[in-house]
Amino acid sequence: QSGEVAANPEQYDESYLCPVQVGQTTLNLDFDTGSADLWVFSTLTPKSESTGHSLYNPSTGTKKSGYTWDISYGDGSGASGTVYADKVVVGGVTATSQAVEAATSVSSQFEQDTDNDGLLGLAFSSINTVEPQAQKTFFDSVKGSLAKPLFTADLKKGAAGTYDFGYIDSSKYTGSISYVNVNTANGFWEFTASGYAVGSGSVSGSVGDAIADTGTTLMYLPTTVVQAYYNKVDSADYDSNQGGYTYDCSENLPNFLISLGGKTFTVSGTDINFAPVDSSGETCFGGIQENTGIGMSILGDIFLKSVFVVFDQTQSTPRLGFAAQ
Ligand SMILES: C[C@H](Cc1ccc(C(C)(C)C)cc1)[C@H](NN)c1nnnn1Cc1ccc2c(c1)OCO2
Repeated sequence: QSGEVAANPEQYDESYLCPVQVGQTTLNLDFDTGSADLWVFSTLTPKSESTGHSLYNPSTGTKKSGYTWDISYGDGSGASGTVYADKVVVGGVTATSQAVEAATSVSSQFEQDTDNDGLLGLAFSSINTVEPQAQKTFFDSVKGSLAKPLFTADLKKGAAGTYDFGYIDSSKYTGSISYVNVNTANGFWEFTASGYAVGSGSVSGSVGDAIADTGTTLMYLPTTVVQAYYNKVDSADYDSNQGGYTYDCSENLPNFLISLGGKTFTVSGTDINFAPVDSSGETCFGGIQENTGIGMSILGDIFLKSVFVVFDQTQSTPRLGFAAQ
């Protein structure tokens, strides 16, 4: 089987939500290549926490008695609950008995994002949080039945993009795809990014260890790289209240060039201009921030909306393919 699903941006492209049939209900889920749990708001979630969300009704599923899940994300949010097996359909691709993690508790960040009905993890199943036995991601559940064991991400700035499962649509990218091998030891689509440049010119230095993470809004890079970037933005400075680099919204940001698999990709300055920090619209928060405390770099949506990415398990070593959109 193969299929395509729309990835609809929330405000400021903070995240991208995709319609997914879970049991007999269609939910809007955040596809997250940086985590491995498929969890949903459900009729088991306290009403005080689930107002405004679409809810999975586990009555159509089979309860996995004694199975629980509890996930904490790097931004401090989290959720927990119980586990059911049920039908999940993404763009026509069907997992007949997918582990569906029904939330019985969610953090305030999830309560507040009422468009988000849960996450669909697309990292490696080794980091699924279900106890006593880790469960397969949707991709792992359907991988064997896909025309090709791969999926692609084609996210866009302020417009609907797509995730494709089982095939590469060559109309979605230009030029050739350059591949890098993935190190799955931490359960992420983790690889080594090479040189970078600010504005234009030839790349140098090394970004280093990074993950391709559709579930993270921004790009988190080494301090040295981020300082080199904002040195080229006159009005920029580090604002500890905002927790990152801010600048005058009126200032044009330089492009950011990064070399992956021997090919240089350009993230345009306009894509790096993330969002105003308040309603005055004077000061803006940058889409490139420091990876301090995270332990690796994260190429999140700010980067991913510039490229076409292949999450490829056609070979014994998984690999990532990057092409210009
Ligand atoms: C944050 C997302 C997971 C998420 C997505 C959406 C949401 C809301 C809907 C409530 C907005 C919360 C959470 C990310 N997914 N791989 C993730 N999950 N675990 N680590 N990361 C990446 C990371 C790690 C550290 C950091 C960070 C990011 O931002 C700031 O510091």
